[in-house]
Amino acid sequence: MTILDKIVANKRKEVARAKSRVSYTKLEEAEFFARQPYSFREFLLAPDRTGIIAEFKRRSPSKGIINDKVTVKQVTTAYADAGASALSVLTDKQFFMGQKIDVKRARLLNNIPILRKDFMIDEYQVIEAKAIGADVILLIAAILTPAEIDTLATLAKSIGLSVLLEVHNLEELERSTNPKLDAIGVNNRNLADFTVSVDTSFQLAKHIPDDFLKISESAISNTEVIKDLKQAGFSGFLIGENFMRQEDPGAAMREFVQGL
Ligand SMILES: O=C(O)c1ccccc1NCC(=O)[C@H](O)[C@H](O)COP(=O)(O)O
Repeated sequence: MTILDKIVANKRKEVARAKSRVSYTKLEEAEFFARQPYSFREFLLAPDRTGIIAEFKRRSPSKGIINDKVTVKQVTTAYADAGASALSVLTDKQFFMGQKIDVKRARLLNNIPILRKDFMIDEYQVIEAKAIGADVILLIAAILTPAEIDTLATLAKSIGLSVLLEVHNLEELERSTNPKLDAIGVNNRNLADFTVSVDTSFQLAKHIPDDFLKISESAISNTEVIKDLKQAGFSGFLIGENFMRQEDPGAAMREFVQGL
């Protein structure tokens, strides 16, 4: 069983538990559910921002604990002040030490889009994403069929959320591309063996149709690579560990963006 299989198996149980505790009606009554989400596209393309989607990530399966000493408030507000175009907040508890309340806290404190970073397999999670204050959901091609991607993207769009599809290779890209998506993210981390290579983004860039925002995800650790990714057509850069492994992730991002 791969780590992704384990994450998905656990997610199925987690979603079943959540459904038995909080009904769809209750989610739709949540205060954030009525808000108009921010547009991922608008913020990513805004000339006064950096294109960086800055991630709040305490732990990962590949690295173990990255930083469990900082708060959502301290990190996300500093990321936004440093010019983040969007925030990414992990909500998976078991493997990433994330929690749904992290998104709610970030929402109350920030006025930029928030990506609910989780392993979405069920429509319930899409409704939940809006209820906790997210603006964007992630769909991972490696764990979803094209029909599932269509169903989840259709629901997300119907409630005003933006959709980021994550792919790791050309086969996933070709089978999963769908006009309802807003953005296509190339994950530079191979989720089977955790090796990383930004070349994955450079190789797939030309195959992503221009109708979609192009995002490069994972293992981005210097500004030179961002300049090259921009040349290759990318407008978004998802960065987690490079900032989070520092004592003060917000200060790390502030220093990093000076090199852009
Ligand atoms: O980060 C992991 O180890 C990981 C393992 C299995 C599935 C997903 C994983 N990461 C999720 C991500 O996509 C990253 O958190 C995100 O792209 C940021 O990456 P990085 O800048 O390398 O922290």
